[in-house]
Amino acid sequence: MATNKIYVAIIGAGGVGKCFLSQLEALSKRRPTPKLSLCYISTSKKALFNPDYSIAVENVLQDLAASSKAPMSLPQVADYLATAPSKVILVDNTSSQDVADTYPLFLSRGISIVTPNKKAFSGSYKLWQDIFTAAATSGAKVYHESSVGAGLPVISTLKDLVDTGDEVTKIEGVFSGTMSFLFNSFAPVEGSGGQWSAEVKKAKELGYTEPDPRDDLNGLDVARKLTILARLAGLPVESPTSFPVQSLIPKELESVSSGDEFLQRLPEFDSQMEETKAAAQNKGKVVRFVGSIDVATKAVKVGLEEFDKSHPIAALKGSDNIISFYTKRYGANPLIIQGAGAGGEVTAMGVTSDLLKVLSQIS
Ligand SMILES: NC(=O)C1=CN([C@@H]2O[C@H](COP(=O)(O)OP(=O)(O)OC[C@H]3O[C@@H](n4cnc5c(N)ncnc54)[C@H](OP(=O)(O)O)[C@@H]3O)[C@@H](O)[C@H]2O)C=CC1
Ligand SMILES: N[C@@H](CC=O)C(=O)O
Ligand code: NA
Repeated sequence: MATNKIYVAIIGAGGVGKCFLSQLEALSKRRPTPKLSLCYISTSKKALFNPDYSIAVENVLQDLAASSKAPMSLPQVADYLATAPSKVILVDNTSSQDVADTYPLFLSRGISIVTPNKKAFSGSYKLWQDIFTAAATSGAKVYHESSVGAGLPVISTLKDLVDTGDEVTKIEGVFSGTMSFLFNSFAPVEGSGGQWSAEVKKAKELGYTEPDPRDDLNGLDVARKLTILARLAGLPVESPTSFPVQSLIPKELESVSSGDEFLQRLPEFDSQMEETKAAAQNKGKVVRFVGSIDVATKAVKVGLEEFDKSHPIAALKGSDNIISFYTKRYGANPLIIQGAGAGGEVTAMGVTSDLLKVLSQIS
């Protein structure tokens, strides 16, 4: 029997979460059936929920800011959602490891999940297995397209390649919107480019970075994405630190305690990145931050490489990602996906489209 109401619970209302909320509101107007009913929303400090599982989406951000309710603990959220009068989709718009670690509990209680959060799928291999075992057992769905390449169809494409029996041999490219933006503006193909530390601040202001930009600059964000893709391609990569990852954090700032202090002191070390840029320039090349997975040799790596100015990776613009899938069927000419790899709207688009996929399966 068709379900005429689906509950939506949201954890996280930052850059991506706010864009997701406005896309959800527009979606509910475009597609009145099944009725999407918001039943829980929280940040790390505040929450909105009611005994009747009903929250108005209009003005929800103002209502959340004015709320006197603290967030429930994650097991309490699971209890509350598992006893909702209809099926529930949980949207995790945080970058929280604690929320990610609770996915097996949510899924085992029949709560489907859509998320741009990389932490669950790039944490320990056991967490990865627990998530998909819990989903297979309960029938709840889990989608995370925006965990790689924001809304670009990277995960769905890789799954399609694998599910239709193609053999993926190599995946390579630019996997970070922040790193793409930084190198495209700091070391452009034409002109001299900006100051490294100033571009890092801009990337944060534009909403491209992780909540703490050091998680981008230390290479871990790209390592997380490659861990996810490698696992989907069939390699049981243990963790994002189990292969070589180059960090762009100056040694002297490695022990700085806060992201704010890090950003304040970064200009002191601009000369280090200038040297890296000049070394490439002297060879007529540009430097870019890339990653690759060689499936046959199981080699995964993340770091800086120099490219000829005519190379498609050198010519990227803005926060664009470019991801090339080499497969048996595609032969020498890879399947290539390119476009914005960060930003609230394009990331929320991936989350909203995942929500639609779950809806089509559970309603
Ligand atoms: N920005 C982008 O371009 C992209 C982002 N992503 C992913 O999307 C996710 C969100 O990113 P973004 O919106 O930029 O991040 P923000 O820092 O802007 O927002 C994070 C939100 O999550 C909330 N939050 C954090 N921890 C918890 C917690 N334990 N419980 C409840 N709420 C919590 C924060 O609340 P509070 O403010 O109270 O701390 C805030 O509302 C991340 O996982 C990121 O990796 C993926 C692709 C692209
Ligand atoms: N900080 C990330 C956001 C998307 O995953 C990036 O810059 O790519
Ligand atoms: Na994606």
